[in-house]
Amino acid sequence: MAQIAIVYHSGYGHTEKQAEAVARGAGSVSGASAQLVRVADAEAHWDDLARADAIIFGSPTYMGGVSAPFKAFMDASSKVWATQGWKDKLAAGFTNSASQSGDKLATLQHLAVYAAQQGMIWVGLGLMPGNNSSQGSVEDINRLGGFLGAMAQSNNDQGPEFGPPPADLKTAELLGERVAKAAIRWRG
Ligand SMILES: Cc1cc2nc3c(=O)[nH]c(=O)nc-3n(C[C@H](O)[C@H](O)[C@H](O)COP(=O)(O)O)c2cc1C
Repeated sequence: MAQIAIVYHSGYGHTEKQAEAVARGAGSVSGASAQLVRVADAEAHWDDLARADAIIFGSPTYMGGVSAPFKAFMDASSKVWATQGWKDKLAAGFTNSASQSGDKLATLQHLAVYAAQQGMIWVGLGLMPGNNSSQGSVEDINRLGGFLGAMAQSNNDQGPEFGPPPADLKTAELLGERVAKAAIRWRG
């Protein structure tokens, strides 16, 4: 079985819904299993992360970048970096924020640079952008038009029961599915 770990932070539950969607997508692939790991619990899961074939990183966009708890996880993982313990694992990323853009790309770029520092191999979203023509709609897959990873948007006056919307959760699922399929191929 290809093991896919999803390491994420969520302050108010919106990014957690996105993380669950990523896990659903990864777990739906025959021959793959998905494990959700909150950054707050990372200390108990370093062995799981060492065993994983792929790690998908997720953070809300706070102040134009990853959240402080996610950054604390990144910094704590410098002990893994020192031995390049995650070298040649697959990596991917997702983020959620209130604004349509909200500078989510900066968060995904930070995650990709982090994965590169860890010697990992970045898997992009692999979906064409949606909602970018007269035929488009907010219900389109990848409606926010990211390539580097999965983006989601949640209104800042509504709880996670309202957002991210179904299109963004489906986009997250497809990221999980893509990484799981890639991990199976990568294991050979
Ligand atoms: C400290 C803080 C900073 C934020 N910065 C941004 C931002 O830069 N861009 C944005 O679009 N939304 C920003 N937001 C809104 C959150 O990204 C949004 O509410 C998101 O759904 C929160 O996800 P969570 O429930 O997983 O924590 C910020 C929220 C907080 C609390």
